[in-house]
Amino acid sequence: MLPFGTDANEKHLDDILSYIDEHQDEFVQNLKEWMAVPSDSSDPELRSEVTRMMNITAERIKTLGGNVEIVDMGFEKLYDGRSIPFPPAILAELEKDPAKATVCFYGHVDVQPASKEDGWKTDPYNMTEINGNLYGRGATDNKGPVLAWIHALETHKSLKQDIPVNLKFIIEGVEEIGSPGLADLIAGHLQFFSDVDYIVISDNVWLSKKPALTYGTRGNAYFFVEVESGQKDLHSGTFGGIIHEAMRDLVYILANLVDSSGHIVIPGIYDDVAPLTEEENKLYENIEFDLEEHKNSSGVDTFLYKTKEEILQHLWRQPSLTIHGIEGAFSGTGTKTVIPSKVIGKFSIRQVPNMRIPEVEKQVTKHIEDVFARLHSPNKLKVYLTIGAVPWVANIDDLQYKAAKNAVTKVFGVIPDMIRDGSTIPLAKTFHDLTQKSVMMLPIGGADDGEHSQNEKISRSNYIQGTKLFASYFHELSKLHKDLIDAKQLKN
Ligand SMILES: NCC(=O)N[C@@H](Cc1c[nH]cn1)C(=O)O
Ligand SMILES: [Zn+2]
Ligand SMILES: [Zn+2]
Repeated sequence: MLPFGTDANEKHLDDILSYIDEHQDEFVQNLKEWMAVPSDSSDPELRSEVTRMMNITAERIKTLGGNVEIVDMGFEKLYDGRSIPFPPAILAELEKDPAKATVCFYGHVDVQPASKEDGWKTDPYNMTEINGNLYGRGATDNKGPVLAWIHALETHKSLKQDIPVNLKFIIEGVEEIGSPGLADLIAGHLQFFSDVDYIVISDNVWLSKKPALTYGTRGNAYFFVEVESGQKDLHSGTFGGIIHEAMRDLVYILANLVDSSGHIVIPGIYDDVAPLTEEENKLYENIEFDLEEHKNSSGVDTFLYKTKEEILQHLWRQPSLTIHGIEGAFSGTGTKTVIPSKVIGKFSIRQVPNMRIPEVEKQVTKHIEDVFARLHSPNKLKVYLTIGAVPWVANIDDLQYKAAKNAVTKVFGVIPDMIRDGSTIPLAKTFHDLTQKSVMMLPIGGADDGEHSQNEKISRSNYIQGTKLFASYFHELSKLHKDLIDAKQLKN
């Protein structure tokens, strides 16, 4: 093996990058096959598809020569009383050379729901390339990036080149429903993490056209609020006007959570939000963010805030409350004249440091009970927390951030922006807290990829350049890690 940092080693990396370019059609075809699996973790009817997707992923890692453990995750108890199996999780490892750095890659291969009726231009499960963009569910979140990691490794194998780092994988199939059971899996497998040096997640997007490294995410506290008036739905002509309608109660509650300026009206909810320091305030100045482009790609003309600083702060370091939907409500086409008997409102709060889930749960429950009490309604009210994912902020001085910066500079020719993300990686903080290892997010998705939205995509360019980025990251990291070990040895 050649020592890293030599010209010959640079030549090896250049060969790898060229190979990735030359094999890009194959890599796109592989993504098409993965995206054809409707691995929607939120739909109990599609649970077997998530399991199938986990098995496909495990096989792929096995063909890389990896040691793969498929971990049974038990059963999920649904709110209707049924139990269905959770998809298994994958723990895998590739290479085990004590002289090399060990990187653990975490990703997920489940997806958000998608159907053509929601307004997709193309079939969400039949990847379609239009103008250099690969459209379909899971393109960017998270099948594309997971495959890009695998392709970066496969390229080393195909060229019979030594992979400069040891690799571990933790891949799951329930991230989109808040990663239930995964924290316990990590806690029960601390031995697996004992020789890991760096944990990397590639499950978010850049903020602009400029590549970025992500060092923070918001958390998510997801609530169900259930109002029940009786056993069955009723005719609104025969009963309308003489009963306390569950839907009216629920709509009143939902209307009393957040005001029209985006301010959450739940008492105490902002109490624990970390104060903005002078140092943090300065960080926003240099971040590339085009407000008009952001509006264009979201399809929204007017945001709640006007400046870059306000927008980034409200995405990264302020909580937000979103009302997602109402289960049990009439939502079809037509004019059904029904009074729904039981409706479940769903909303979530993206929380930020230093908010705490138990406190948020108490504040939300008390507030909803107080609002409901104003109605003097005889209906039954239930409030429950279904996901409690915590926010995460990392130390950007960790060595792997430097390696990733170098890799971005090599592949994209620019120094990446250091950003946070308004969305949630339920396990990011868990990884850090339980393993005490450095955690970094290395995104390859574009700002306009439309995660969770209709017409989700990843551009061919980001997918292929992203694959090169991962390959370069292995090389940059191995150089810096080696320097670090040498420096430590010299000190002793
Ligand atoms: N790409 C990350 C992502 O989409 N994460 C989900 C995780 C989640 C949070 N609550 C339920 N799932 C997100 O919505 O942020
Ligand atoms: Zn994701
Ligand atoms: Zn997602």
